[in-house]
Amino acid sequence: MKHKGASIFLRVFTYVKNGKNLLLFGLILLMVDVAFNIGIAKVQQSFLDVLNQGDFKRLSFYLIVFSICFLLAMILTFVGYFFREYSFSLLTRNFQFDTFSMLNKLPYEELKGRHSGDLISRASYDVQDCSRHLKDGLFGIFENALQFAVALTYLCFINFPLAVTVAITGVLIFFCSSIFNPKLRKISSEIYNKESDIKNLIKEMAQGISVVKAYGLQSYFGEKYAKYRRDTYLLYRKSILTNVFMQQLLNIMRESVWIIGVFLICLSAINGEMTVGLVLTFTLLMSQVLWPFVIIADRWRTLNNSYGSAYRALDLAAFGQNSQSEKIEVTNPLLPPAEDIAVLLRNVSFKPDKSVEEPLFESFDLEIRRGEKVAIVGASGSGKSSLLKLITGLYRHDSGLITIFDKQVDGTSEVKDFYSYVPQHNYLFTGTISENISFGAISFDDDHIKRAAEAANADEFISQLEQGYSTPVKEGGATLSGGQKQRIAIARAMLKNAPLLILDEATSSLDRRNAMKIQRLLESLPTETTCIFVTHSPASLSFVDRIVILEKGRIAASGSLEELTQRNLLYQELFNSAEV
Ligand SMILES: Nc1ncnc2c1ncn2[C@@H]1O[C@H](COP(=O)(O)OP(=O)(O)OP(=O)(O)O)[C@@H](O)[C@H]1O
Repeated sequence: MKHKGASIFLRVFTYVKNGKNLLLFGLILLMVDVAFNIGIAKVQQSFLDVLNQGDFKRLSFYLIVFSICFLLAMILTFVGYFFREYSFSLLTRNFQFDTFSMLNKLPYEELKGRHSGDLISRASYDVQDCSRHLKDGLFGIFENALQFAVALTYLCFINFPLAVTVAITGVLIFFCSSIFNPKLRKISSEIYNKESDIKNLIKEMAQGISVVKAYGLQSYFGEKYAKYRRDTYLLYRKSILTNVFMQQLLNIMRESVWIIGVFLICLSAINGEMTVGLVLTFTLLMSQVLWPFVIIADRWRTLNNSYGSAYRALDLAAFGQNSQSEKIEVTNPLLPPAEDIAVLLRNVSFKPDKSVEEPLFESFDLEIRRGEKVAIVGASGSGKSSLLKLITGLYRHDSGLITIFDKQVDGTSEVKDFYSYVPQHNYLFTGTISENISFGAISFDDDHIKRAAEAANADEFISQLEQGYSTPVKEGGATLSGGQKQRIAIARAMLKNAPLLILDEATSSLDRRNAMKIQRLLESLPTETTCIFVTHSPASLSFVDRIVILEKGRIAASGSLEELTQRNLLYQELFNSAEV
């Protein structure tokens, strides 16, 4: 996290971007509010003094002038209010967009490393909360600081020593109120983190609901929820107590100073140094010198309360920026890959868990020719899925070189157009089946979608659905079976029709009949299509050009089905991996 203290708020203000002129005008127009408040004191003084002199003509004149000023002030106040609100709605929108795009840009492994509930709350609730508090804080502080300055100047003309005494007391009030700010900031951060833990818990429970029900985990989650809520409640109580205590302390100080001030003014009026109108004006202005300190202290407290949300939201943005700037170290600059190479990994090192000493891959080399069909086999945990994620750029390798059709996979270059990828765990998005198949494809029509579904053996079950390809898909594809989801994911890859097809256990959820159909699909792939797939099934190896056996992140053996069978390696490997 780069931003600390007040710089956090300054960073958030930069999101006002194209609304900064509006914000500036809005702030300038706050002067009208201030002038209006001060003007009221002046009006009362003039009325009382004119009343004492019994001058009816001047009274009527003042009434007309003040009415016009009042109307003008109302219009300008309205315009200023609109400018301020609108500029802040722009700030919130820009902040939300930026946070969302940061979220979108986070590398896969870092997204995976964070809890989705936490990410959601940072990108939505925290941003909203932070902007709202900043708005109240900024305008409150600006308006009241202005009011203080003008009221104090006016007061100085009436009674300088008394005005200075009141101002010094106001400053004291503000500093007394600041004593608790560090504590409030800390509580605020803790509250936001706890609220995020609660959201994570609810999300986790909803996602794993079948396990929760089957294993009777309701009480486990219930107790955990109760604990989090209890902790949060204690934090809220601490925050409320501190806030209330602060508020009361400020009120007592303000009222005491006001009473003493009024007493001193009355003394000076008794001594004949002030008119009745001036006494009234002074007491009104005295409030306007003291009140701003109370309100500024209050708004400052609001800002401190929002510190937690600002910190969390910006942390996400900064996190994304840091990740983008990290460069992959390419050790041993290499000869350019040969033209017929589809995928190349040279001297690649990768540690999926940075806190673990041992890398998963170290000085790893692999070359796959254009059009080659390669199966990756190996025991569970040997690194098969990680290897595919490195090739697709989902995992960023720590060093070495990875290329797809001569394009370097470095987390920044656009290599995704070259491959279609069916991950081990597929995800379907809310939308129709048709949309889920066509995500990622560039040009297609309904006919293309149907043909892709036919190839993936999905057309049969889709056509039997009441709404066919227009059937809505629930979150995560909840209403479809594992095998149906898998076939839709394969259809998605088929429609994209990229020169490199990457499948990670793409038939693991399918019954034998459907698995055989996918097998035939792979067998009939055009010769120019390169295919890499992870499998635990011996039956799916019959058509491949090469089998690569992985063992703890290194290639234990590589060769054709015949070669490996003759060396008795393959049988052992598949037997072992099937057993695990
Ligand atoms: N994001 C990650 N964070 C930490 N460790 C990881 C991560 N991804 C993979 N690993 C570790 O890397 C190793 C290889 O995992 P990988 O998923 O590649 O194995 P696999 O061969 O595909 O296994 P399976 O056949 O069970 O799917 C495992 O020990 C796993 O714990």
